[in-house]
Amino acid sequence: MIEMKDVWKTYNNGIKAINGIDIKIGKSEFVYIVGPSGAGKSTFMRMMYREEVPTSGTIIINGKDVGKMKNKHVPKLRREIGVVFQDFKLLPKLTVYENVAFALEVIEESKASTRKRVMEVLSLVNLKNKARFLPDELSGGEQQRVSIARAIVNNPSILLTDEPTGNLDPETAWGIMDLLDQINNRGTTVIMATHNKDIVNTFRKRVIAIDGGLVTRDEARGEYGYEN
Ligand SMILES: Nc1ncnc2c1ncn2[C@@H]1O[C@H](COP(=O)(O)OP(=O)(O)OP(=O)(O)O)[C@@H](O)[C@H]1O
Repeated sequence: MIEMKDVWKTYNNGIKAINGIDIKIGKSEFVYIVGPSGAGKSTFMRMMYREEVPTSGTIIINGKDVGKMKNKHVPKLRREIGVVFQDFKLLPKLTVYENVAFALEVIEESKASTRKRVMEVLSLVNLKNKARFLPDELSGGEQQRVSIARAIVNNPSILLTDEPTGNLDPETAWGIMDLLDQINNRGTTVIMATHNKDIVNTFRKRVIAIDGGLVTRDEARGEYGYEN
């Protein structure tokens, strides 16, 4: 469902971030993206949801060439791909409920069905009782759970998470990992760029290592493989 063919990315400042990547990721896989800082992991992820466009090569997501896609088709692509960041990116003046509802792209859906879906995902992330809270009234782990709820509210087939545990203490990070695992078990493909060695070495999944803009390792049940 995700395929990169000979993908290269050079930024306008001349930095060669991705230097010829070929990769396939199947439906319902869980993949860690590991590698040193500046290796190209975020660039690799950003190209999947068309935040960046490859300089050359092809990226196919669910049968569509995202590099060549017209801008008017990008919103539809983004409904198929949920994204979670290290710094949560919640809207500070909206409640937990509103943050999630805001992302729900429903066409002619009734208020009742919006409410049902939002409460469903808040219940999945175990935050139903904090629906009326503002983001700054929540702990970091809770805020990350809201951002995961927001990312999955449209039922995307792919969830991209860029360092989702980067700002969290180790115990909270395990909770987030558990949640991502649950989401994956429901059939969503999860791609997680991470520097969290303990998580990668404990919850064994496919590991794709990126270094210098190239895939240097791709193992079915791999290890983190760096000293951190
Ligand atoms: N918007 C941008 N414009 C120019 N150069 C960029 C941009 N984003 C990233 N780069 C450069 O591209 C290279 C790869 O960066 P990228 O953020 O993809 O790495 P990363 O592996 O995600 O790093 P980290 O683990 O530190 O987040 C780096 O040299 C970085 O400076």
